[in-house]
Amino acid sequence: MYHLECIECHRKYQPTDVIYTCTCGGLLDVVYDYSNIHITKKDLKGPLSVWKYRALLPITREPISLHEGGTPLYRVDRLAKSIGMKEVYVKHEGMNPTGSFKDRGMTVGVTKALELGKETVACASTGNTSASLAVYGARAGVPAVVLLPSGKVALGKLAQALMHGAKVLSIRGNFDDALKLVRDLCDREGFYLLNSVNPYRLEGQKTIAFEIADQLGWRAPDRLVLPVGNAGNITAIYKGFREFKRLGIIDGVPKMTGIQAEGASPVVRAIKNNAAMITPEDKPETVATAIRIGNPVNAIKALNAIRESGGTAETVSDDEIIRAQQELAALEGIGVEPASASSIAGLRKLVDMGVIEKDESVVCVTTGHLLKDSEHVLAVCPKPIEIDATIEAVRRAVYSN
Ligand SMILES: Cc1ncc(COP(=O)(O)O)c(C=O)c1O
Ligand SMILES: N[C@@H](CCOP(=O)(O)O)C(=O)O
Repeated sequence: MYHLECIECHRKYQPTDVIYTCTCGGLLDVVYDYSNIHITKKDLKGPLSVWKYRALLPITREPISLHEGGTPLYRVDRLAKSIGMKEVYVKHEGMNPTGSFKDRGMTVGVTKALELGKETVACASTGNTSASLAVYGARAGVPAVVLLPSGKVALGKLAQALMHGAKVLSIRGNFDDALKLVRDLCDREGFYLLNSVNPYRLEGQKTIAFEIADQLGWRAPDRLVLPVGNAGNITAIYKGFREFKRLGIIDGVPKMTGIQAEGASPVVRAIKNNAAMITPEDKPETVATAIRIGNPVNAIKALNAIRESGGTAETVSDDEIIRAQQELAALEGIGVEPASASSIAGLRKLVDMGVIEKDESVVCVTTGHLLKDSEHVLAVCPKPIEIDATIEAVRRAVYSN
């Protein structure tokens, strides 16, 4: 059994309540009766997937699923060497059904919408959340409404939302404006809100932690490095590691290390200034459109995760993001979108600064697939070389510098 609980005033809500935040304004958490959950490593044999960890998910009905989760954990020795480290892994969440980690949250969130009898689902999005909601809405046979910041969504993500039949609304404003608007829309129209302020979304995403522990032979890495935008994923993954520790499945929890773009870094500034809360940014800007967010809704949970775990937060420049994206693609064959590459750029920067020790074991989470944002790829890569259809021309081109 489980209930919802406010992280500020600890007021409790029932699973049948349709509520996203507490009446006091605080964020909600899903809290289980852990004394009644008895899972061991032995029970967790078998292929990876979100629903393998069903005993720790707040769902009773048959899930709406497209085989989400079970993403690869790659050991990246060439990249590690170039950074000066020994043990680095990449958990590639771009290998989910719609190409991002959001699917883990949506399989749980859309299933919860059906349990609660909701007939329309909605979100604001920088792109990936809307792609995932459109797909899972279609799978469930439930209409989806998505609000996007006009002109700031990568084409691959927009294409997914359109093709899977969502009502796509392009807002003259940024993501933070769109989120405010969709929260109001959901309150007025009874649509089910599936941004990460919805605590059930985060329950699905915490399975990233379960899989990493599973793939490392039931241990946590010393450190987890990941991009931070609306700050749900860092919160969810931290919760997953803590739950496995509490159940005796792993011994420790990694240092949670959040990376933001220089132009959209409220969480990093709060960590560096030792502030209790973030100061929102009015005009966030970065090439990594997925994390172009100035007022992350889960900021307080993310600050707790970073501080409690002994982690840290750092910014990276757009140039550092692009270099890391190219390096991961060329050195290791792993194609990720710019926001995801910020985890690699952040790792390099924190090692150079001496904040991360060279002998730590580190998992970088790459959150979305390269093909999500192919306009960006074409803008930063050399153009194809056009030549005549002759072997001489081919040879000249192959051997030219
Ligand atoms: C590809 C990608 N990476 C990172 C993030 C940031 O995740 P979060 O909002 O959970 O911090 C997002 C969206 O928010 C995303 O789409
Ligand atoms: N990058 C996100 C922003 C919204 O985050 P959410 O986790 O609160 O839905 C996106 O893909 O839209």
